Amino acid sequence: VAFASTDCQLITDENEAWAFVNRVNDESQEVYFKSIQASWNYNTNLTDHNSQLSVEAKLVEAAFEKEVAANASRFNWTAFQNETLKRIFKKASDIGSASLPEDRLTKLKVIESELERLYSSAQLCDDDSTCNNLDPGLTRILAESRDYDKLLWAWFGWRNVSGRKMRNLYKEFVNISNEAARANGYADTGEYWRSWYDMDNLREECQKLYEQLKPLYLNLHAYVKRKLIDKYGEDKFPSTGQIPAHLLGNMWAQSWGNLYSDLLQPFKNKPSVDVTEALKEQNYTAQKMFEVSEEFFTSLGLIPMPEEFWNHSMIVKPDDGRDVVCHASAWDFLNQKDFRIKQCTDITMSDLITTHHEMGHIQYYLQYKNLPVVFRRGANPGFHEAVGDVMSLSVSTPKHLKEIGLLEEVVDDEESDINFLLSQALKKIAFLPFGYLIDQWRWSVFNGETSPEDYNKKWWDLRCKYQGVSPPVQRTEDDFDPGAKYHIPGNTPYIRYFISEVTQFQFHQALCEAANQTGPLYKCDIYNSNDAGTKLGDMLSLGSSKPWAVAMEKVTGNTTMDAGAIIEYFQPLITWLEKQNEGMDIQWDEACPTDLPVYTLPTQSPEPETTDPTGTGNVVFPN
Ligand SMILES: CC(=O)N[C@@H](CC(=O)O)C(=O)NC[C@H](CC1(C(=O)N[C@@H](Cc2ccc(O)cc2)C(=O)O)CCCC1)C(=O)O
Ligand SMILES: [Zn+2]
Repeated sequence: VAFASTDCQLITDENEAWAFVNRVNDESQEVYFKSIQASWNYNTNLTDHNSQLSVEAKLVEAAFEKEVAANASRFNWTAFQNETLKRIFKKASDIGSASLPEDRLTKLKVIESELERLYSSAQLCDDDSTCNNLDPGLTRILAESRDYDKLLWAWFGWRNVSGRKMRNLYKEFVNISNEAARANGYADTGEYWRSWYDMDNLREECQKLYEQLKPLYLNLHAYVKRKLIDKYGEDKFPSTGQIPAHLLGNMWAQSWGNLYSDLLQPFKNKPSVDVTEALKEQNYTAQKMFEVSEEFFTSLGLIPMPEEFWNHSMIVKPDDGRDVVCHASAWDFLNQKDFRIKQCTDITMSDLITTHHEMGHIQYYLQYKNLPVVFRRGANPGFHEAVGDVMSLSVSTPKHLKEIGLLEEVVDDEESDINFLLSQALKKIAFLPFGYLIDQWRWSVFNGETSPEDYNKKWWDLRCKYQGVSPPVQRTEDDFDPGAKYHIPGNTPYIRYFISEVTQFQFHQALCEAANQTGPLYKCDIYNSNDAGTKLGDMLSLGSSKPWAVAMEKVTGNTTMDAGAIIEYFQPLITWLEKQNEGMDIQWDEACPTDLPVYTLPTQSPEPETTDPTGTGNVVFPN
């Protein structure tokens, strides 16, 4: 009887397989630690030298992963009985760009390093003396200025100095990234990224969730557009019905919370829920914000930040002239000891929320740090993004902000509830179409539907259609507006944030139940609830060792993503907005406006407003 030649050479002994797995696990901790440390050093000091060291360390990491995958293929692991052992082998065999030949991998890593540096060191200078990075200068202008022309200068200028410089590099990046995906048996990089969700219908599931939430978004968009027309005048708005992208308080119009206090608060006579002023009045520091965040986690019985975290994190932008990646991030050094956050913290409510978001990543790392390295990831990437935001849903309640001394008084009536729900919707609902469209664009680029000649057209088609946001001035294929958003040059997948916006409300609902919170969902604060903390911790400690449906079931009792919780949370606001918009057309054209003016960047930026918008003097517009 002729055996299938390969089978009889494959190792079938599962004990031998465990010995292999344990040895590799120990070795991998060393290799990953060195590579992550080199990447940390580059991100916190963007020099050629550090870039080279980081690329070299990534090549060593890739060679190691390639060797492990080759050795793993000597085992007949697909036929193993032990489910966990099989799952470990499956993950160890899926090695991404490490499967590329070294010269192609080197090119890929160098391009990624250059894209990251282009974005993080980009500066907009309005004359030879005054320059602004995105963080904090341009971010503050977009957040605080109410001058149409100054906003346009910052919006257009940022895209000139960032995305516009990346187009060719990105085109090359796409080709090499797809080579790697195909080497691993995927059609393209998009299919590889979607495989992390263990679902064959991820795109359909996301589309269904988006359709369910679209009515709420349309009502919010209509309300905000009316208020912006009051402020800037009807003539500034296209007849196609979109909102010009630079007027929404954020460089990408992805979060509209910065418009709340002066333009959007429904009931002015009720206390504000934006505690930025209180943070400044109370001389909050970044350190204090981090301690407040940690205290929320430990109040639930979750794990405190280790000594190394406090000693080695970078929580303020260095003032020694170094170029750093200011875009916030959390780091797991995979040595079961080093966990850090890198953040150029601004003393604002928005950054208090971001601090909780980053600390949510650290909590996940701490909870699964003793699992095999291949399991030290989220149950799916969306879960990793949800942890910190679930905490923020409790922290941002007026009741909690009062409890930690950031709000003087809490008025408990319907108008105050609407004020609060609208401020939440400006972050959570406004974000949905943006979170949905980024990877629609990227998937279409990876699978070839969108060619480089159409990069910018496809981007704005999606922005006009889903977000109801349009470019304030003409855009061409000399521009590369996707590159002006961190995650494109940073090569960080994005659908995870859309999934997180939906699932975090499912988790919030389940944890509120565990904490015996009986009132409406939007008033729930799980602070000090060990029961809620235990329920969450039991899920986090699974890492990616089980399919995400199993992890979700442990918290919510359900096994699917469901928009019911976010709709329940915002129900009172939905009713209120529908009344506000009664009888009005809340739709916009799918297509972008075509009659847009051509804009050239003035060397001198527009006249300053009466007050310095940044409040820091570092954005001085010469008279
Ligand atoms: C080494 C490494 O890369 N680590 C990963 C974590 C991991 O994978 O282990 C990581 O730190 N990624 C950085 C990224 C940063 C932020 C972000 O990019 N946010 C999105 C979308 C969004 C918007 C609103 C919101 O409430 C939550 C998210 C945006 O700003 O567009 C910026 C501020 C918030 C989160 C992050 O923390 O997710
Ligand atoms: Zn995150």
